[in-house]
Amino acid sequence: MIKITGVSHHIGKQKILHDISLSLPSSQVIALIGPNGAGKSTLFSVMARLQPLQSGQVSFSEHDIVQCDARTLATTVAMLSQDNQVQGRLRVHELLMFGRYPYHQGRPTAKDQQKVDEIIERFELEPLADRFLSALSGGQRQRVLIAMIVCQDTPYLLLDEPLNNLDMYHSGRLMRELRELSHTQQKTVVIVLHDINQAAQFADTVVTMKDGQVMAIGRPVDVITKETMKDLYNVDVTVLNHQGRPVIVDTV
Ligand SMILES: Nc1ncnc2c1ncn2[C@@H]1O[C@H](COP(=O)(O)OP(=O)(O)OP(=O)(O)O)[C@@H](O)[C@H]1O
Repeated sequence: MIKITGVSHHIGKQKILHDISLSLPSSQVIALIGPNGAGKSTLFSVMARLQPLQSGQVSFSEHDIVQCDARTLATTVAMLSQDNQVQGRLRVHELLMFGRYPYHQGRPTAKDQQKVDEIIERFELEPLADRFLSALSGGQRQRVLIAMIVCQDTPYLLLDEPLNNLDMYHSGRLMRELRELSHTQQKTVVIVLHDINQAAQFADTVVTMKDGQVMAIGRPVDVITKETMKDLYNVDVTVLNHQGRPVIVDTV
């Protein structure tokens, strides 16, 4: 379980997060949705300790992020941020091995290689494995970055808009892989999504945020409603139902 208690965060004089408390269940895909500037990325970066925790508490299972040493944190939670700047003369398989760094500390073992090979296959990266990152398209680079995060093999994954640049095939494929990982390998995947229908289709739980506050948490069918979409995004939508899950259509 991820437990967030009373987390507030300021940048300069601006209050970005307002007293956030949340308990997120394990072994689920949890979609975090909300308008631009709601504080989703800030919450992630505080949770992953990329920004210092200013007040409150965050823990992943028994690990409190303030007390936890760096290596324990790196083998507990992996985060894909929105602004990854990985570039240069690094081949795809080398980047994936970099995801194993918390385990091998610079001396990869056969087990690390096995994990990299498994992830290359799982994410259909065989044709790209020997390519340089600088020679990849935007979507290909995004797929490789996600694969690197999954190579880290942590029980908790925080993915900030992983579907950026992905086409329809790769978006659906990734969401299915994340569901599979969460349900068969007990990973807890928290994922920021702007595509509400992807959240509706694939998430077990949806959390909504607005103005630095958590508004709601629950099953997609309970949270993704006409009223919620109006409140969050100020848009009028029609909500249909497909196999027990909501599908939203922007109403012209
Ligand atoms: N470095 C910074 N300095 C000042 N304000 C910042 C900084 N980073 C973020 N903010 C502000 O914090 C608020 C929350 O930003 P954040 O990136 O967490 O939102 P978000 O929900 O992830 O948005 P988006 O969907 O657009 O990615 C915004 O008002 C933003 O302008």
